[in-house]
Amino acid sequence: MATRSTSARSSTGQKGSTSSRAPKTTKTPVSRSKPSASGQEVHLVWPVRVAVSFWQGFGHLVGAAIRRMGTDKGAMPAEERRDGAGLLFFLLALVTATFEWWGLTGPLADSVRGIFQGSFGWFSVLLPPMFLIFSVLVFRQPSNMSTNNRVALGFSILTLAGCALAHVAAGNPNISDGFAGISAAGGMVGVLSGGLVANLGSVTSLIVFSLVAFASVLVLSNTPVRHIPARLRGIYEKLMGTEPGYSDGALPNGHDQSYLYEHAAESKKPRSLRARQKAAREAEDEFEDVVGTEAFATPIIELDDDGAPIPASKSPSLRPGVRRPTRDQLAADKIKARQGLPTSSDVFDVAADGEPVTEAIGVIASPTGRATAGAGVYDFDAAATQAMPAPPLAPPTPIPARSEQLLLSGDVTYTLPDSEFLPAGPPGKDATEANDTVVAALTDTMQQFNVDAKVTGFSRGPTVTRYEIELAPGTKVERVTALSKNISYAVASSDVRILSPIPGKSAIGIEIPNADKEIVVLGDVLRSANARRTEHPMVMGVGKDVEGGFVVANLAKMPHLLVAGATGAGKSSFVNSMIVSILMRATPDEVRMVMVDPKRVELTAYEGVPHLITPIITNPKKAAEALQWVVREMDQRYDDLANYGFKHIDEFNKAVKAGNVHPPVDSKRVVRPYPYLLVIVDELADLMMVAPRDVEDSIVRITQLARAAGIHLVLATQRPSVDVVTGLIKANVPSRMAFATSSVTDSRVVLDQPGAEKLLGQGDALFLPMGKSKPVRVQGAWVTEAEIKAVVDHVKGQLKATYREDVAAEAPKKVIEDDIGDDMDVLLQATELVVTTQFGSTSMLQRKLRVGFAKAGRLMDLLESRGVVGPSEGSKARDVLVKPDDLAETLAAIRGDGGAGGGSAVGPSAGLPAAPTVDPKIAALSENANANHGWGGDLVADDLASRPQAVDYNDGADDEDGEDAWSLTGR
Ligand SMILES: Nc1ncnc2c1ncn2[C@@H]1O[C@H](COP(=O)(O)OP(=O)(O)OP(=O)(O)O)[C@@H](O)[C@H]1O
Repeated sequence: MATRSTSARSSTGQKGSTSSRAPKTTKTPVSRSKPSASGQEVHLVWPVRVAVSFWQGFGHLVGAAIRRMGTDKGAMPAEERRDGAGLLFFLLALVTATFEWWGLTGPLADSVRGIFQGSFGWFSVLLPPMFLIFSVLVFRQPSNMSTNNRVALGFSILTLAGCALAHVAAGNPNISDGFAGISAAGGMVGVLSGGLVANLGSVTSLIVFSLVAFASVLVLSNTPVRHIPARLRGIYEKLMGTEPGYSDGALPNGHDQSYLYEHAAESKKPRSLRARQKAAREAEDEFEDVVGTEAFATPIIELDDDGAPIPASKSPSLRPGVRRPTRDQLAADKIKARQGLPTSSDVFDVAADGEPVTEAIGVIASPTGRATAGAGVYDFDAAATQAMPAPPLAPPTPIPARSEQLLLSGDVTYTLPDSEFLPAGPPGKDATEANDTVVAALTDTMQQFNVDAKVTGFSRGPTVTRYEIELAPGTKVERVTALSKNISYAVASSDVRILSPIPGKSAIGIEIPNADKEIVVLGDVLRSANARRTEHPMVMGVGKDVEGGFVVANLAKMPHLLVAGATGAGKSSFVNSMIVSILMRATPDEVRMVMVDPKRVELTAYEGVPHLITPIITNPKKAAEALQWVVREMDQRYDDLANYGFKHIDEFNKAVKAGNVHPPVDSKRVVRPYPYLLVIVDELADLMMVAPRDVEDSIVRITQLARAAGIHLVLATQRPSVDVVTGLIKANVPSRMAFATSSVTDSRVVLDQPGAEKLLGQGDALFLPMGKSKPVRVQGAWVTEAEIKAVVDHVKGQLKATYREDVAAEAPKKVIEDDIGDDMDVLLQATELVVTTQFGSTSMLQRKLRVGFAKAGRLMDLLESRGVVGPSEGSKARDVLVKPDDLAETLAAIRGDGGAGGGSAVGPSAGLPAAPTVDPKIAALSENANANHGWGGDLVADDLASRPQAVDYNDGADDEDGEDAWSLTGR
């Protein structure tokens, strides 16, 4: 991750040179130890550098040995290691142990012992284990700053309290008692606590210091006070060998489900990497079991500081490593919200007049800056400059092999592509000279306009860097946001975006494009800790966020995604990353895909992969029909879910695998798990042009229901206008990936807010997953054509694609009921009337149903199209072809009760009236389908026969001229 802090501040003595020149000419004032090019400095510095190199080399040796002990953490990226610091603490542990424990004597040993004992008294005996523990932490998890800082703080408090207790217990000796007196008590640290003792008295101070020591234990064990009872109970249960169980379903003290998560996380506090992985897997299993019912479900996969998955209900942020709002911040937010002030989670933007507007997210172009008179200069103290927490980097270890054996139906053993097919990219940079230049420019700009603010640090993402600005007390946020245009000018970029404040932080964020962008390679994203945490086959690598954290999402939880952006913005690259992620992680038995590529060139690389259930569809008309097939597939899956009593396809599949799903005894069906079905449309606009209503109907139907059926849609378009992404489609596709759009209107269509129109293109995107109100800016993952080819070749080399021909086959034509519209009731009445009276007269319909001539004529034509009456014979009444005994069946057929979606062979539609004949073509296709991929239920001819008759709609409903609007086609 690329975060670092700076100590940049306004250099008051600088001339008011034009800020436009500042980035190019001003030397960065950021103090960074960097080798100088000047010969003089090199002469002075090289012995030190040799010593440093030696120290670090030795540190790496010790660190590698410690990391390798007991776990697989031997290899750690060089930029992540802090072995020099680790070695320091390791040697301190060694030295203190040598002198304190093993009583080494001699002049040097005595003086070192004197230092430690004089400082800490007898408490120095406890220093070796403390140093050792801390050095192990620094060696093994250098980037886990929160844990390391916590442990350092805990040991420091413990040392202070211990020395103070020793001092009080030894009768409060003072300096006049000499070295012997002090070293036998709490050393000089203990003496310093004497001031407190003088005021409190020995007993009170013993109590106070004991409480402080207890607090240090809480800090070390990361135990909030409210969790003490649970922790003690956990320890007790562990000691007594009883596990906490709530088998009766009752949770203690009326806790809800979240208690279990909390309790699991608390009582199973991970200790080693292996223990952490086990705890994480257990926690994940818990979440997997609540398929579809998880509160605040999100497709984002996040980990907590200890590497365990965070339940979505507890995950306020998208980025690993991002600080969550503290309780104080949340309380302050509540007050601010009541006062109508922006809260720490609000992101607001600067409008063209320089005033902040409360948009959820946005980008400024070049708003008018307003220079305002400066207040006094605020002296920032050193503590104000803090290093930002770094999200964990992906370890360069391969993607772990799947634990289960990947045996496909037909006893084919399948191996997923090796992670080497996706090589690692160059490590992300912490900071470059370009960043320093921008820091200098920002500092200059604020100084020129007398704004008391300081750049306290920045986090560098792959394409943009977010610079953090802290204000002096009394300085208005608007003073900085009003400078937006000047900032754009100073950094020579119009794509400057201001976040005020950065969610969760009391700081203003200024996002500025990097002059030196970095590519985010898909391999790194898929190897990141977030992606490795789950084996879910629908997980895809999205990219990297602005703070350098990897963004990974589960397509099954999105559950449908709209990808939009102008041409060249990066949609196709994103779709490629998505498909390759699936190919890397899922077998064809787990995920099947339907690819629609009207542009004909974008997805051809995947032709023939066994994950496809139909050849890549390039004809928009065929694509519209394929969507109708998806609707039928969804209906069939739903029938199975209903019949067997499952709510989600995952549960159904689990039960099938466990052998708990049995078809009726007289059925020949072999029940198999259903794969997830991912439908990818690479240009929605092309489909909407040929059959807008059909496509919209199918999409809406699929998106409303398909989640539980394991069917997921990804719709990409470069024309996110309202005629392509209609209101209905938008309402039903909850997750959005907006690449750079050509207008703010398009951005609003995709995200319901501005922002995408100011993205940089080429993979720069705003990702708004379901359930989140604010998009997160990501740089999309990139996968090269060579990588795609390697993965596709591997996949195709193992298994040939076997296509279901019924997908691309012409779908059964639209059933008449859909187009009868509001006339269904009156048509049913007309049918009843004609059949019971056996009199096919239009004027009788007019009289009895009180309708006009045109309507009665239309009803009669509909009856003819349904085979209820014969053709018109001039002024004579028509022949009635249906006998009164068959009335019920005929009414049901008109109503469409025959199971428009096509029930399964064991479905509830079994008892419905079947249409008289089956189209032999469709029957043949369905048998084919059966032979090829009869997943879940076999789609059999009987099943198709149970569908209503199919009719063709010739022209617009013409109820005025009485012309033939319908004709019966093959069944
Ligand atoms: N994630 C990325 N990282 C780096 N470069 C990218 C990324 N995504 C896209 N690009 C660059 O942008 C170019 C265009 O991307 P892409 O073809 O995906 O755009 P598109 O939105 O699909 O355009 P079109 O709609 O015209 O097909 C790519 O050739 C590549 O150079």
